[in-house]
Amino acid sequence: MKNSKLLQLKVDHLYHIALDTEQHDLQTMFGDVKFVCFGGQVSRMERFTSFVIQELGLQPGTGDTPTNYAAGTDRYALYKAGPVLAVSHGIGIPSLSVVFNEILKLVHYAKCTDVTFFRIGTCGGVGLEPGTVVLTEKAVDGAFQPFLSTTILGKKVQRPAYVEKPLLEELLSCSENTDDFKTVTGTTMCTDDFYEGQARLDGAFCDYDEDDKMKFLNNVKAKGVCNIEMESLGFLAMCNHAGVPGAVACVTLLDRLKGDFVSTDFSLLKSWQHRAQKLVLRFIKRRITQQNRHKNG
Ligand SMILES: O=P(O)(O)O[C@@H]1C[C@H](O)[C@@H](CO)O1
Ligand SMILES: O=c1cc[nH]c(=O)[nH]1
Repeated sequence: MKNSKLLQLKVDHLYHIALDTEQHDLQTMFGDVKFVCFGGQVSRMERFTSFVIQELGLQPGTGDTPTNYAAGTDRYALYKAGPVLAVSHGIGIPSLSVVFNEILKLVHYAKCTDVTFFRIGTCGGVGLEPGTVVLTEKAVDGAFQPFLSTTILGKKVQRPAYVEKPLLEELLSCSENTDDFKTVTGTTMCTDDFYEGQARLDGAFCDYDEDDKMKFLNNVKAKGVCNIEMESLGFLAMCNHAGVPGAVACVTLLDRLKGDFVSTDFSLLKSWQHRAQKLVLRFIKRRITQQNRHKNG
């Protein structure tokens, strides 16, 4: 934990996930967590939790759906399946940043050790077949800067956003020849907006034309960017700053060189979203096997 002032707090309120250090025994509730998986939508993280429960052979809870530990608020949702915590983060870096801070503190108060963070998301691909999974090597902002630029006490602070190579390679090695989708690695562009920020022509505002858009997107591709989304930069910068290993796996919902619209075939989109989840779960299973081997000597 980077903030020693937390040691002086009698009670810490993790306000946006409706937990605190007085009323909740965070160590008993979450002390065994080894993997924290973030994703934008509540429903995706709930489905992911059910998938983890099934694949790790865990006992399902008493209800029809996994327990939401942040049910005291509807800002975010927080699920747990054995050593896996699944957290929704909403859209964009500001929304992610708030829950990321509180989850980092939760992991600290719960005395978790050797924790790895993932963002399992969706994105627009740049010259990739829709449904491809992109593992981020490094994130850049909408102006190609490879760091998060944030304002603290009125001053701009820059924090780099990259994935440690061994973690990236370990995650990439979880893709299989028999997969019915491709997994690639590359630079991710992380923007402040879905519409103008990502050079779309179909937002409520647009002061450029198709030519300008294509020039920009071709330049994006020429600079090695594989995909565009809205959280990787903040996510990786915060992982790097906290010293927590973190990786980003996002499935492409469309090829931005071919258009702006995301399909409304929700069952197809759901099945694509499952691809990034599958990959991360393979990673988790492998790590659990290694940890068990280590424990049993
Ligand atoms: O993880 P998700 O699918 O929520 O991430 C992307 C980036 C934005 O948050 C959102 C835009 O539709 O999708
Ligand atoms: O094009 C896309 C698709 C998903 N998420 C994004 O941020 N952009």
